[in-house]
Amino acid sequence: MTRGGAHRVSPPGHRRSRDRQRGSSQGRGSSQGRGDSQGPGEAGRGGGPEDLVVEARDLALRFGGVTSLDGVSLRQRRGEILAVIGPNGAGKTSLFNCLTGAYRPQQGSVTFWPRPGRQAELVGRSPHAITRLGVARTFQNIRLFPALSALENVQIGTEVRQRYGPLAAVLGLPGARRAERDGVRHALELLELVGLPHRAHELASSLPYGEQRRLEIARALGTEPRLLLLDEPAAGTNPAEKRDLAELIIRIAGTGVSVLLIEHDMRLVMSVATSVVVLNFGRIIASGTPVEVQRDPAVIEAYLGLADAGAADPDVVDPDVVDPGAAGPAGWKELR
Ligand SMILES: Nc1ncnc2c1ncn2[C@@H]1O[C@H](COP(=O)(O)OP(=O)(O)OP(=O)(O)O)[C@@H](O)[C@H]1O
Repeated sequence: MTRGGAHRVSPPGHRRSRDRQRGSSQGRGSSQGRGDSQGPGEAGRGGGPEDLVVEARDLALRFGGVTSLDGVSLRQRRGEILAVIGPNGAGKTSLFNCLTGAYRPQQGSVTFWPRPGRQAELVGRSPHAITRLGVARTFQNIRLFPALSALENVQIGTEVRQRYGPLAAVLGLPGARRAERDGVRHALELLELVGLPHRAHELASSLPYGEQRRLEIARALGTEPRLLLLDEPAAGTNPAEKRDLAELIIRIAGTGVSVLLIEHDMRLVMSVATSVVVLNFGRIIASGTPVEVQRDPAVIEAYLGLADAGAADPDVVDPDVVDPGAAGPAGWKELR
């Protein structure tokens, strides 16, 4: 466990995927240049050096006198589930907004490796361009098209990858028809992945809240991301929905998609995260495995406002929630 996010951490032992056994390394400098180029990770499966998929360096974001991010650096590897936690106003959503082009930080850079041999600087790109590169997100407040079916909502995501133009679609050219059929098939597969195949033709607005959250994830996955950002995906869901969500996040990461997760539900975070970074007042105050972070006095004091770990809410720092030595997903089991 180190302060300021400047160390390398190991993932908990319950991560079975080889990709996720490599852990995360937060806040270290990088020799990578900016802009697009053929990167050194050509041979690496994650694209970047050490299988990295994304690296943010020294991000600073200010709104007038308010500092949202103050020198934030983090690194994430392929297939890793990295949780960003911290109190309200700590800067978590600001970080997501910088990574996805919604905000442009005044300082710092974000390198993304969409695939082996390609790297791109994300700062300065539009949200749409970043989505096309392979970064998708969901939002704190659900943003579905309520009057469209679940299937149509996911198809909107898959359209990011379709190559035919509007004219080809209007004229019903064979290539466009084939692409549309493929899009529908892919959207149905994603509904299956998130456990909603039976809802395909129902209006998004008619789905229970927890299912709407999973539908949002399916739509984001429709863009075929390598990096998926989930902003409080468990907000407003019940315990059963949280368990389904935890299982889904682990399944998504198992497909090689890296998941960056903002979540206030610590039981969920501690159960699924490979590693955790803790933000407070726009700075990373700690990073490490879930076990390391939940025992860190600075985190307990800053984030939980508690004097010592022993007095903490068992839902938040229960050492039994995550068993780093277990062969299976022990933390996940604890949720049941
Ligand atoms: N567009 C904006 N204009 C002005 N201030 C902003 C803006 N976006 C964020 N902030 C400020 O930046 C700080 C960090 O906000 P942010 O939403 O990133 O925190 P957060 O950790 O996501 O909080 P929460 O857990 O409540 O969602 C807050 O002080 C917030 O008021």
